[in-house]
Amino acid sequence: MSIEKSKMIKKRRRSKEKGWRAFGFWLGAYGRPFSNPALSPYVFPLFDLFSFSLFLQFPWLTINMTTSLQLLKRTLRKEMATRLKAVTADSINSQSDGVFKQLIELDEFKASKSISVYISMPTCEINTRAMIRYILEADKTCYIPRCTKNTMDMVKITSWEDYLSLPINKWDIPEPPLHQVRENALDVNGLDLILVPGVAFDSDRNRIGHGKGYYDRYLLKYQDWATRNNKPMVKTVALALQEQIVDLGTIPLEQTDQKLDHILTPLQKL
Ligand SMILES: Nc1nc2c(c(=O)[nH]1)N(C=O)[C@@H](CNc1ccc(C(=O)N[C@@H](CCC(=O)O)C(=O)O)cc1)CN2
Ligand SMILES: Nc1ncnc2c1ncn2[C@@H]1O[C@H](COP(=O)(O)OP(=O)(O)OP(=O)(O)O)[C@@H](O)[C@H]1O
Repeated sequence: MSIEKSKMIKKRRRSKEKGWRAFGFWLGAYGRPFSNPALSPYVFPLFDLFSFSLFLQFPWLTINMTTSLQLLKRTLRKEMATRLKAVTADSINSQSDGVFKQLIELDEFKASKSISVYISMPTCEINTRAMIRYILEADKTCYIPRCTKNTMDMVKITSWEDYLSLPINKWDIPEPPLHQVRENALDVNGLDLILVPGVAFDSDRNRIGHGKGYYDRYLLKYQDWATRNNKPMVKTVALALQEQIVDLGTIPLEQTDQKLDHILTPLQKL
């Protein structure tokens, strides 16, 4: 290829790139008023014009920012795993008792008829066994998470025997198999409250979980369902061991991360 021809191809490519960048710039100018970070995860989850325009103007910068955030999250998860390994079974049991006592006194809990509760793993989380029993025995409906590769639904359990019969999944969590027909909360009246698990939380009610994005995506799905069905947004209450509360600024935040309504620890309500 002649030098002239390759110069021309490069020039054309550059002007094409400029075109996209210019488009990104104008889109950014338009998108900025909608880019209140407090609103964007709720209002424009997948179509935040400002972020999209940044991506068009500075693709490598935004891709690098996303990967660095994910690396920071991974590092924090590892640090938390080390910290939480040191928490004894006795401490988890007594902290779980404390959180249970607080939960049943919480107005949002008392007022809730349909409650989703995670089934706890053997370590590193507030144990939810007593809560599940309480919900099943009270005049409330109990839903639990059921995951596919990328999605999660909240499905009903009907009794304590039903709970005890659940097989264990690859994360050591009891979970109904996908082929079992179960009532999905979003096929009936939705939920009043979700009890949320996690790896770490802060006093600004931010959360980091195990890195699959299940709860963030579920809350967006719920928001969409609530809007279409004219229902209020579900309340979220995370349950945390005291060791899971970290200083403000420690949790790396992505735009898709959803803030919680409350966090209960054995000592405080955040
Ligand atoms: N008890 C409980 N149930 C839950 C969740 C949870 O966090 N806790 N989930 C919340 O979404 C969903 C399941 N998601 C999970 C995703 C990953 C891992 C997990 O242990 N993953 C890695 C370790 C990740 C890490 O570094 O922390 C592994 O496979 O070893 C566990 C649960 C639904 N049910
Ligand atoms: N609504 C969403 N749409 C698209 N991607 C999402 C959404 N929510 C989260 N993600 C992506 O999923 C991945 C995991 O998210 P994140 O690290 O926040 O998970 P997590 O909250 O720790 O996990 P979990 O809820 O399963 O405990 C991230 O790459 C994130 O960008």
